[in-house]
Amino acid sequence: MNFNLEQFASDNYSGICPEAWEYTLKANQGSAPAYGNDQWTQKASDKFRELFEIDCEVFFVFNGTAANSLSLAALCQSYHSIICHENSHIETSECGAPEFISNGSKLLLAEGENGKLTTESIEALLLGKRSDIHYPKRKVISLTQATELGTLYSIDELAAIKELAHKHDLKIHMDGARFANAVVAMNKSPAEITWKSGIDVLCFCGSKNGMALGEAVIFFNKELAEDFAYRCKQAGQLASKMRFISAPWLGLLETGAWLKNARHANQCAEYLENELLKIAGIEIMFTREVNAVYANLPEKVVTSLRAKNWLFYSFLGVGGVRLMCSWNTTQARIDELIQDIKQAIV
Ligand SMILES: Cc1ncc(COP(=O)(O)O)c(C=O)c1O
Ligand SMILES: C[C@H](O)[C@H](N)C(=O)O
Repeated sequence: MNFNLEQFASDNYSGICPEAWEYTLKANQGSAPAYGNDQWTQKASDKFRELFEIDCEVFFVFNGTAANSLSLAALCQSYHSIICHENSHIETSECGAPEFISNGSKLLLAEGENGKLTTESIEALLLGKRSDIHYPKRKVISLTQATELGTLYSIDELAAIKELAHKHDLKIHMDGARFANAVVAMNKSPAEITWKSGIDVLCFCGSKNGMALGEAVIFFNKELAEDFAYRCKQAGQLASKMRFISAPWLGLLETGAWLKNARHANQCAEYLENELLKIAGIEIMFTREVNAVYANLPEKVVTSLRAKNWLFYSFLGVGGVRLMCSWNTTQARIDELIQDIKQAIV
């Protein structure tokens, strides 16, 4: 199998984009203070504060599971519960890390079409479960933007969830694994779809936006960030050579590549979706709004594609296959996939 060929399994498969690589090389000049005391980490943190138009607290960890788990643990105690969607990554794909890192906070799973929480599904968990001392007190709403199913919460939907959270004294965590894709698709400012919409903490993913690794945990409610650095250190998430996480982040932000990469991935997914829609017998499962296309492919097509070494996920619990585009997806590679699908479906 030629692993140099682009695949549609995940944006985690893609390499490092030029801008992230350029800034990594820039940072690799001589020595620098360790554990985040370097200039690159300061500059990147300041750049996030400029980008989000607020004096937020910024931390860098190695991956998204750590970002989600540690930030959720900062928002609640072990005797609290976290309302999330049943398809959320923190439920389906983090091996119990959120529950483990928080020493037992309970995930309460809500339904919702297109992978999105609704005020109704949240209230069902707020009012439909015991509210006395015998059940973990609801404390956090966790939502993913863009969602695991490639959909988006609108500004109005975020506002409704914000109102409900404030009514019930709940904090809001945002899993921003594909936050850049959401910003581009919504054409809203990062501030508008985070703290101005009531988000207390954002886990902003770099690894799906052109970096090798590295997530930014951004606390808009600074009080919740108290001692978070200790939590990171204790969890083995304090990078000694943090400049090699923060410098590529600075590269994405300073050059605008974070938007360029997300825009390209979204546009590729739009093209892929349009090409799939021309093929009889293929159903697009969810409204495509960012860089993922979920398609119901006939089993013979799936078998044929896998035999041709196409890689894609079909384990996300919603049926069908997920076709994920990335910063380096090419139209030519999409056309190759479409051609193989057309050959298999006849
Ligand atoms: C929605 C979502 N959240 C979080 C993550 C973080 O996962 P990881 O720990 O693999 O970086 C991912 C992974 O790709 C994801 O798709
Ligand atoms: C689902 C899988 O765990 C990974 N987060 C991805 O989106 O590829």
